[in-house]
Formats: sequence, C-alpha cells, structure tokens
Amino acid sequence: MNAMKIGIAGLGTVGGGVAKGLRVHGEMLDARAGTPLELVAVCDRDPAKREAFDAPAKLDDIKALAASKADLIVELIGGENGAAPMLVEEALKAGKHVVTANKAMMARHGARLAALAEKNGRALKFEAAVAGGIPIVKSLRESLIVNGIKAVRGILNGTCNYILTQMEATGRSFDDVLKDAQALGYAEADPELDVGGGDTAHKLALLTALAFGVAPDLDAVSVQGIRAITPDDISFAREFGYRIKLLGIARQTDNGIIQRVQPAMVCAGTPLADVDGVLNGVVVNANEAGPFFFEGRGAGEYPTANAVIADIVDIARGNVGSVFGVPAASLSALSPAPAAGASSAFYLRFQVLDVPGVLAEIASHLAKWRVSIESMIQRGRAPGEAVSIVMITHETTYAAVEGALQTIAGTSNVVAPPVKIPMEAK
Ligand SMILES: NC(=O)C1=CN([C@@H]2O[C@H](COP(=O)(O)OP(=O)(O)OC[C@H]3O[C@@H](n4cnc5c(N)ncnc54)[C@H](O)[C@@H]3O)[C@@H](O)[C@H]2O)C=CC1
Ligand SMILES: N[C@@H](CC=O)C(=O)O
Ligand code: NA
Repeated sequence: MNAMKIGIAGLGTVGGGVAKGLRVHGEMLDARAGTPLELVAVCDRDPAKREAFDAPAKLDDIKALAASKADLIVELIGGENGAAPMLVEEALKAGKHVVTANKAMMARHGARLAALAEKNGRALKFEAAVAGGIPIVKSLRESLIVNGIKAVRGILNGTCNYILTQMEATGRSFDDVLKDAQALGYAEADPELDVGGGDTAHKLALLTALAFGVAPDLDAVSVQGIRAITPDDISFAREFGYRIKLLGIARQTDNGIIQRVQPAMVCAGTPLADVDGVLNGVVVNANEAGPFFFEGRGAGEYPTANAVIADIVDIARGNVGSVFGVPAASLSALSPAPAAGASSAFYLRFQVLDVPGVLAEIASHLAKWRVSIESMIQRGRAPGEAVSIVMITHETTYAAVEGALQTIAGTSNVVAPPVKIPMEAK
C-alpha cells in the first residue's frame, strides 16, 4: 500500500504537536486513514527544533521542503504574507496537498490559493485555523449545507477568552494574564493580533466564506479588540447579569453581510456566556436545522494539532473536495451591509469628575441623539474626583450612540474616552 508522505514546516507549538501526534498515535491513524502516514521531512529555521524530531530529512529552507518527496505539506510557520503563502503556492504547484492552521494567510489569500489547489486537483485544508479543535470548518463545508445559514457568531480567540475569564475570576491585570496565555502557547507570535481583534477577524472572514459561499473579505470586517475593557467593566457587567466576551459575528441581512468583531455583553446563562478560559464557542443559525452550538478548546498544542491531523487523515482517505465547500471559481464577492443602519442596545461607561450637573449633562447629550437609557449605576461619591457612571441603553443605532459619545467625550467633566459595548441579543 502506498504511504502518504508528509512534510511539516514549522515545529513550534502546533507543528511540534503534529509531529508528536503522528508518532504517538501512528498505528491508530494509519488504520483510520486506510494507508500508512509517513513523516518524511521536517523544516524549521531553528536547528534545535529540527533536531528534536525524528524524520529522514531535516531542512532549514521551505523551498527545499516544497521540492521534497512529500505528498502533503503541513504549513505551520504562520504569517499572512511572505514564507507561508510562498510555501503553499510552491507545494500546490508541485502537485502536493496542503494542510495549514494559518488563518491570517487563508483570510487574505484564501480565494486565490483555493483556486490554485482546485486547478491542480489537490486539497487545501484548514480546520485548525478556525476555533482550534472544534470541527467547525468541516461542519460548515460538509454538513450544514442544505438549509442555508443566517448567522454565525462566536468566541473565536482562546487568548482573549482566557484573559477575560481570568480577569473576572482572579482580578489579575490584563498584561499579567496575557503573559500566561503566551507561556501556554495560546497567543499569536504578535499578541496584538489576539487582543486587538485581528485574529478573530481572520477566523470570522473564513467562517463567513464557508457559511455564505463568498470569497473571504478581511477588509469588510469591522474590528474592535479588548484592550479598553477594565476590571470595572467586567464587574459592572456581572451586576447587570451579563459577561463580556470578544465575539465575531457574521450575519446575512437583506442589505448584505454584516461582519463584526467586538467585545459584547452576553446574557449570563446563555451558551456563549458560559464558554470560559481557552475554550471557544460557535453558534450557527441554520434556518430549520439550527441553531447549533459548538464548544471546545480554541488554542494550544493538542487541540490544534488534533485538527491538523484530522485534515491529514481526511486527505489520505481521498476527501479532496473544494476548499470552501463550493468551487473556488463560484465564490462570489462579498457584498457588505452598510454600517450606518446597524442597531443594538449598549452598555456605556463614562469616567467623570464627581461634580453637580455632570449626569444631567450626559443625559441631555444622549437625548439629543435620541439614545434612551434603560438602567444606570453610579457608584460611590468622591466630590471633585473621577467616578464611573454606567448605563444600559434601549436599542439604538451605532451611528447615534457614536455621535453622542463623541460629543460627550469633548465635555470638560469627562476625563477618559467613554466606553461602549453592545448588548448581544439572546
Ligand atoms: N498556537 C495555537 O494555539 C494556534 C496556532 N495557530 C496557527 O498555527 C501557526 C503556527 O503557530 P504556532 O505553532 O503557535 O507558532 P510558533 O511560533 O510556536 O511556531 C512557528 C515555527 O515556525 C518556524 N518558522 C517561522 N518562519 C519560518 C520560516 N520562514 N522557515 C522555517 N521555519 C520557520 C519558527 O522557528 C517556529 O518554530 C500559525 O499560523 C498560528 O496562527 C492556529 C491555531 C492555534
Ligand atoms: N492565538 C489564537 C490561537 C488559535 O487560533 C487564539 O488565542 O485563539
Ligand atoms: Na477548527
């Protein structure tokens, strides 16, 4: 029986896990694949990493890997541009299958690489790129294909969810918990991609492509990260009966597709509110068949390596198929819904000097923009010093609330930029 010869590029957190997984579970994987899986080459620019793994070829150059005798290349070096897409292109052109966990590359170049894979009759699989170990890519591409999908939303970044959960549970600082997430192998090489929302945007663009049959369009995602969230916001949220989560939301509307990455107030007791730590959670509204809720580990060595290995086995079984579930040539261009019409209720926090009339001034600006208040908390008194005023609004447009906050930010008693967090519908 012909073996499936595998070459791995990048032996860091994920690549190391894949090489170990192939060795430890070799017999079982060969049986499931129906053919032996043989690691023939590893490639890393770090010699110590190359030496740590047993393979006939230990390479330092991705070009040599693309030209190696591997039938399938696993790209785990990362990066939107440069070496990663170059390796994938070279490998596909050389007639090799590709498995990758690189959401940055797939969100930016996915449509072009999918066309190249399909032209060459080779697979390009990326299960690990979205929500780590959760089989959401396969589910959207191969299972939830009949009834049409209205919306996909979820917690897609393990690092951010770990930070928010730890800040809430232990009161530790943002930067302290981020260091933990880095040490645990959850964060990206540049952690600003995690906390700034960029990584969630990459994953959301891929979910949108799979759910709605469009080419991934990163530039059509509005992105806000979690840097501005304070321990106060987390505890006010709890008082109102909510938890703050970084969500990626893609929704088909009559006016086009909405794609947003933003911290949101998620009602306690709903499935997404209970997704803690490095776990990810995805809700798919699939018309008559849904809603579906998926939960699992979104980052780290083993969950991610599992998803990569599952793709390798899938290819060895002969499941090549189209990369995004429809032929790359029929992926349509995404038509984004105009931002101006979007609406939500909001949590607002104002950091103000505790002087007479400050609340009335804020309320009057909100009223001018027709933003009405549902509930409010003002804690403690500290005459002349800064205190927080926190409100939940009734449903209003993003445009109205942004207009009001811009005016309020310019008034003399407001000492920090106001914070707004949309309330996620149940
Ligand atoms: N760490 C995680 O939990 C997850 C990571 N991913 C993705 O998986 C990919 C890999 O991530 P990690 O393993 O965490 O990264 P890492 O930084 O731990 O490993 C990357 C490895 O690639 C090597 N490398 C980088 N550029 C190279 C080049 N030009 N030539 C040869 N070797 C090169 C580095 O020396 C390093 O050993 C990234 O695309 C990341 O976004 C996806 C899901 C989860
Ligand atoms: N940095 C990412 C890794 C997995 O995609 C995350 O924290 O989710
Ligand atoms: Na996944």
